[in-house]
Amino acid sequence: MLASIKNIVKRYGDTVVLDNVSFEINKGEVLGLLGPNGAGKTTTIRALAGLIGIDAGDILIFNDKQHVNNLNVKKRMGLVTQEVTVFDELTAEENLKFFGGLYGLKGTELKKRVSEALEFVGLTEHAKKFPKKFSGGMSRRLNIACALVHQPEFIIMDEPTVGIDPQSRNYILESVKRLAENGTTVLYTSHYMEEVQAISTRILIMDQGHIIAGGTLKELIKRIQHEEKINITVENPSEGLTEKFKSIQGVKNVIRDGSDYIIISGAGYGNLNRVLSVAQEKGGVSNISADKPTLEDVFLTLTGKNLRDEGEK
Ligand SMILES: Nc1ncnc2c1ncn2[C@@H]1O[C@H](COP(=O)(O)OP(=O)(O)OP(=O)(O)O)[C@@H](O)[C@H]1O
Repeated sequence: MLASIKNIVKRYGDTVVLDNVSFEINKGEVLGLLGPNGAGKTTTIRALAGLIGIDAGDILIFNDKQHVNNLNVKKRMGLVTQEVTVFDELTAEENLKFFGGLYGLKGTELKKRVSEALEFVGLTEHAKKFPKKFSGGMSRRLNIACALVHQPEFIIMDEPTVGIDPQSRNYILESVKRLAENGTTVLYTSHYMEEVQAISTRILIMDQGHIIAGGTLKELIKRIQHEEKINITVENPSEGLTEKFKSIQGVKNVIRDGSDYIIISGAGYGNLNRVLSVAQEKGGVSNISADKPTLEDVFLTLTGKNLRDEGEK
């Protein structure tokens, strides 16, 4: 095991941001931490990286108790933050030299690692350029290279693909896979289902400061595979329709987005007709369908929320 996180609690004022979070990170795995904005992913990562203290619980990494500025642990890990933290006034190569230098690399070793890191993220031919000339995707790739230049055994990536073009996104996902193939352990946070699904060997789902489910993709889908999901569009939804749906026997969750409703029922209830008749009575139906759950639905079922941000496709 590479890390063990036991019952960690983090408060900001009266708000409990992490509420008894526990999980383990196994050596060599790509652990996907999936959750909506505000779930507590970044706070978990900051605590793991020793950037913030915690109010209760324990974090062990490399068998060492993590605390703020534990340099022994820090040396062996890399952190890719959500914000790009490279220097605009240094070239790509100089940025890498700077970050490598922070970890004590020098001379030919530093030169070698810098050129390897540039190659790893596909920026070799841009080595002498300044990041302010880079596209969003290139800046993010340089940001990743800066966290890798000291060849850490464990790397944490906090939503490294937010707001970038699909090509750079794929490049980053491919590089995570290559890192794992080379034996690096990766903790990867995202609110993009497809990403986590594509690269993770194991997935944790986080919401409102709690880890609410964990397992391989197969295990997570199995948890809800027998449940029933009904999508229905109601023409003129009347007051209290959500509550009315919720009162149908076997209904576990109702998610409303304007006139569109998603109704999740437990196994074997066969609620399609009941949902239809409630909707007809309370507004009129323009569309209805039932389908088999996906990983997105695992999240929906467990939290009652859509994972995507408003406005995202
Ligand atoms: N320094 C802080 N002071 C007060 N509240 C904070 C602070 N940092 C985070 N929070 C709150 O803690 C909660 C969890 O935030 P966190 O950034 O960990 O979530 P997240 O899952 O990483 O979301 P995002 O994807 O938006 O970064 C949020 O409600 C946030 O407002």
